[in-house]
Amino acid sequence: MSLLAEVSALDSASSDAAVSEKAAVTESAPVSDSALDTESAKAPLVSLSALTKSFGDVAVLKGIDLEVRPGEVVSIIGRSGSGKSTLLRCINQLEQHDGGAIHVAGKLLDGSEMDAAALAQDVGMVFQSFNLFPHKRVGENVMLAPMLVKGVARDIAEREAREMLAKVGLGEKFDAWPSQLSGGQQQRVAIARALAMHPKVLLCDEITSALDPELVGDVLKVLEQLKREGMTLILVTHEMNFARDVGDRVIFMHQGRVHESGDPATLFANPATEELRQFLGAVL
Ligand SMILES: Nc1ncnc2c1ncn2[C@@H]1O[C@H](COP(=O)(O)OP(=O)(O)OP(=O)(O)O)[C@@H](O)[C@H]1O
Repeated sequence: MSLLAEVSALDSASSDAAVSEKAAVTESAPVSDSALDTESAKAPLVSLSALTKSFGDVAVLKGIDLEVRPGEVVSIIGRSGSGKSTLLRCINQLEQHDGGAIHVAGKLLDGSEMDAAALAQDVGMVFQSFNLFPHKRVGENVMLAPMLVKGVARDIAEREAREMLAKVGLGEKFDAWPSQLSGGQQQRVAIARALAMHPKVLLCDEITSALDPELVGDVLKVLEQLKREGMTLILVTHEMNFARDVGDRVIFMHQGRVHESGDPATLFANPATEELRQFLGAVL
């Protein structure tokens, strides 16, 4: 994979989807700006309907319906192999879905190259393994995608990288090498790198799983801060306390389906199915 393709896959940028959506609405009927803003705030940012995905003969996603609204924090939990990562990877098209529909920021993703370019402008992703470029300093890691993918000028990219690093508590690490940072710090750089593209939604795939326990808290604090700032987050997580205390909604996946979903307090206190009861019994 080329550096640019790699960066594009890892990061994201802003999009004109909302603008075109607004234009379409305005053409059909005169609507005030504030009414449009209210409408777009209510519209789902990510919408999946009857989503399916197989690897060979193995059906991994068996018809997923999910809507995530702007500012929502959705935690996806479930046993190993239930399809959680595949679901996230379909949303940012690292995996191509087989059936059903995915809309992000009002745009239907159909696997075309146009999609990939547009999607790279809306969706950021942070992975379990931080994937920083070891031969680039921390600041360069954060600046790279805005410059290569969006054509942002170096001085502006540097200013924004410094802002994003400060946001994740690493303002003083701009000139450090990734190898000089702890795992938790590297993961926070990976978050800063995704944020530098101003994504509309941030996907996080088990981003604390590779960390020593004492480093997990700082990464979760960054996520809590992003939630407070109104960022839309979809997280595959094994951090049940985070899912219960910080998330707005929990999705429990089982054998490729959304088996239960709901507000965290209810779902954790009163699981409706034996499968969720057993899962919680094993992880809590
Ligand atoms: N690229 C692939 N090729 C073949 N099979 C795959 C591929 N990616 C995932 N799978 C299979 O799909 C199933 C679901 O995998 P997935 O990683 O989505 O599960 P998960 O719920 O995220 O699991 P974990 O919690 O262990 O990460 C597993 O059986 C896995 O082996």
